[in-house]
Amino acid sequence: TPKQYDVLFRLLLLGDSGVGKTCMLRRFTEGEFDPSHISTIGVDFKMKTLEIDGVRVRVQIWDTAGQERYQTITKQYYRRAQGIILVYDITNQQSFLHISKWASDVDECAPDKVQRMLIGNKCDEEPRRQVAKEQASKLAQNYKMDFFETSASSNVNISESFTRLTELVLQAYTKEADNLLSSLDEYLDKAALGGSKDNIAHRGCAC
Ligand SMILES: Nc1nc2c(ncn2[C@@H]2O[C@H](COP(=O)(O)OP(=O)(O)OP(=O)(O)O)[C@@H](O)[C@H]2O)c(=O)[nH]1
Repeated sequence: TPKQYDVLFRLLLLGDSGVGKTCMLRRFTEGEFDPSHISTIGVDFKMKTLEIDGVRVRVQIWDTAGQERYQTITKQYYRRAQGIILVYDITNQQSFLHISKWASDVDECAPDKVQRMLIGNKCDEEPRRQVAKEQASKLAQNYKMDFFETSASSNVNISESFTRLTELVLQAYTKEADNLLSSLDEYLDKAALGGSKDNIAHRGCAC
């Protein structure tokens, strides 16, 4: 059977326990919201195929446990990720303060070129807000990350944010492929030049 997609990327969700990572992923891949909180154990993943600029991109999205005790396991998944979403809960100041810790774990364990994004989830809970949007937006700018406020329960910006990260990963990937191709071109040009000189010398010999 022909392949149903052109390229596969791995994305990773990180953030404190209870910020809503599993709910965001379910909303995005299944279009559903289940308000119960069953803490993720270790890691879990779901898949979805998106079409971006005519490219069929299959994303494998890894949902990690926010609880401290799983971090030795979850850190093993960072280095295979092309995109990482750092999630906090807008009603929980602590989860926002911890973003710097999650970001430094990413710096330590993920590939340098990984694309990162900041998300403040539960934006439907405006009356319980503890983190100002401007404050988070500033942090995202410092980290050179895109930023969204989302709601898994009200379905706000969920598809937009996952799609945006996938676009960023695809752009980085295309740029890298272009660079590789032009290096290869350069190499082949040099080889062809060298090759033709040899040929001339060779022909000279044969005559
Ligand atoms: N109001 C509101 N509640 C949400 C939203 N997303 C998730 N929740 C609630 O937050 C709780 C935790 O959600 P989870 O998705 O299980 O959290 P998690 O980040 O995956 O947690 P761990 O697996 O422990 O790391 C659940 O009880 C959800 O009902 C949202 O957008 N709005």
